[in-house]
Amino acid sequence: MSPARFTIKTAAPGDCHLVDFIHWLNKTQRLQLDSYAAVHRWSVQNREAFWHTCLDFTGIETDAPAHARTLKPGQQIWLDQWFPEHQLNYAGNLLRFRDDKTALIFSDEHNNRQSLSYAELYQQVSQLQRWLLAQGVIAGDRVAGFAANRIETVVAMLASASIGAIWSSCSPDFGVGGILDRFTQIEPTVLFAVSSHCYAGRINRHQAVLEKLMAGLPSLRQVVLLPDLYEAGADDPVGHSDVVHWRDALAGELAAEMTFAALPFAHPLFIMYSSGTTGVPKCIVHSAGGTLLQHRKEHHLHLNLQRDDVLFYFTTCGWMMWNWLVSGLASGATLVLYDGSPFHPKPSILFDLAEDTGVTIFGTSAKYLSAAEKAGVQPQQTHALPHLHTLLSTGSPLNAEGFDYVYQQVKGDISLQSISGGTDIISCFVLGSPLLPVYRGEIQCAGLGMDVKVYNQAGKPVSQEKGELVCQQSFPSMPTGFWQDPEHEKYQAAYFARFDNIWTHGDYAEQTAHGGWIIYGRSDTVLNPGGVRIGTAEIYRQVEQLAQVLESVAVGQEWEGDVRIVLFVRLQADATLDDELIGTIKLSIRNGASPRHVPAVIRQVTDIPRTLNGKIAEIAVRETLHGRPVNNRDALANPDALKEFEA
Ligand SMILES: CC(=O)CC(=O)O
Repeated sequence: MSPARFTIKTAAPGDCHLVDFIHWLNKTQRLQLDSYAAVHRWSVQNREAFWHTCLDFTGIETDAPAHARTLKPGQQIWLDQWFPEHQLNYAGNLLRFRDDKTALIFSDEHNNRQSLSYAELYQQVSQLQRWLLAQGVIAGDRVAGFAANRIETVVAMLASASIGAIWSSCSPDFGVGGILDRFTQIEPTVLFAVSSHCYAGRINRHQAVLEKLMAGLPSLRQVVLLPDLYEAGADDPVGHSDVVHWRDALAGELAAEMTFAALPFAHPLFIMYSSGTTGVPKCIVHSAGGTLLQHRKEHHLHLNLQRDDVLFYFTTCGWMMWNWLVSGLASGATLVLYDGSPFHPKPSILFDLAEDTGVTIFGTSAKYLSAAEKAGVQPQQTHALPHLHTLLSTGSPLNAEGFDYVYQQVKGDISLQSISGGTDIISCFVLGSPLLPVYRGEIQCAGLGMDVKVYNQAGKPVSQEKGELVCQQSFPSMPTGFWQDPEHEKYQAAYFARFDNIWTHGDYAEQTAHGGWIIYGRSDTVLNPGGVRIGTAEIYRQVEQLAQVLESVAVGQEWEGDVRIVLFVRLQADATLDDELIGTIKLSIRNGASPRHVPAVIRQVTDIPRTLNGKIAEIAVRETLHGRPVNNRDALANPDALKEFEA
């Protein structure tokens, strides 16, 4: 077992934005902050001063009258208005750098490599902006992407944002039903689309999907087809007069200087979607100012992102980590985009890419790390990653053994930042800090300005005790609302139903003795056998240590007036769930967690249902097990996997 506390490379003096920020605060605000805990405390107790200084310190360009207010409080925290008199443009802030440094590198399973400098990126955005304006796109229009994680998608999003149009994207692995569930609600006028896409060596052609999208979205005026990477010459599948090719949309003359629409801080920038596993996905609207400020805070102060960093995040553009990644342009860093399976054509493909492109910050999911470990990926021995200094993990809780894997098999002297928040806030509640040590299994800290606590069942803040993760005060990247929810009814029901005027995030969590954080799973899937509350991640942590188990899902089944834990496991190809393995699983849960955690029933399945963003669909399994309908199968990447659970 690894030590509880890892030694990490800390930023050299003068090289750490957070240290500079603290010095600057101490000087300008006459403070004596001397630790992360102190600056966090100050930031939530003085949140107007904090967010204002954060806006200035991170170099966000805005227009505002002298003495403009930072916060106009509302009756309820979701009605608070941040920076009500400030105007800005998200794209303008991301395109501050216009030099020859590489802005974007793209790669895929075939090692198709493309790159764009900051100057070229600015040019392409400018050309596409002119085309969008020529189509009559105006601020507030919705522009959608059925798009891969490619350079063109970033250009399309920035060009839309430069006008004030609202960007919303789904990745090409979403089924037609799932995409229409999302896009019919927001009525886009322009769609950027890929006509083919490659995943795990398979090329999927999307003509039929595109036909259905065009038929199902009468609001569309134009569809722009991205260049076809996989079947050259076959990129005109639809044959409609309102379908144009990327190259034609980009053919306009270059303007000397692009104009960025100056828009209110709260102007909508992105529409994101809830997973949709409990009904039609909710359309979550995020503001330009809130997103930008929160991402600048996380990148600049928490991640210490520098201009010479090469930032990679393994994501599709249907997940909020894509939006988070792209905001890294505001730091002038090089961003690496990858589209495809993380294990094809070989399990080490992502680390090959990291080695080739000199990645300094490698972002991924806990699920990827666990699968990479099982697949025998050991970059420490096989790859030269001299520049890699940080690894980020999110998507589900990274357990203590995941920390061991990173420090033992990936790189021994990096900063491992487990981060957590989500689509709802397009950012993090808890994440990393360059000033704090990394404790095995723990997220380092709560974000600056984020008044995060754990509440017990009675709604009282607790420490070193499991409970609901909440945020007691508003912050700029709260959604401005849900689309078509003018009275905020759905919005309130989603986050404010549990505790009055307090954001309840739906995570079952604990604040540790070190001031760190552990997430035990989603609170709506907490298991409750005999009245004892157990987070599903507590069980996964034990089970997934076993070499035979690839992944698992645990649910609570109503049984004889109580609840019993039922565990489903997906095993390695050469393993079967015999009595011996059942015994081993039970023993490891009993020893590693407690007798209370031991499942009453363990079953083998061949597949486990996942949401489109790759998260295990625990609620869908639970509902199926009880013979109740699963509301929205289109929200699942592999709905057929539920059949086995019906049986
Ligand atoms: C930052 C996150 O929390 C991302 C996610 O898990 O959706």
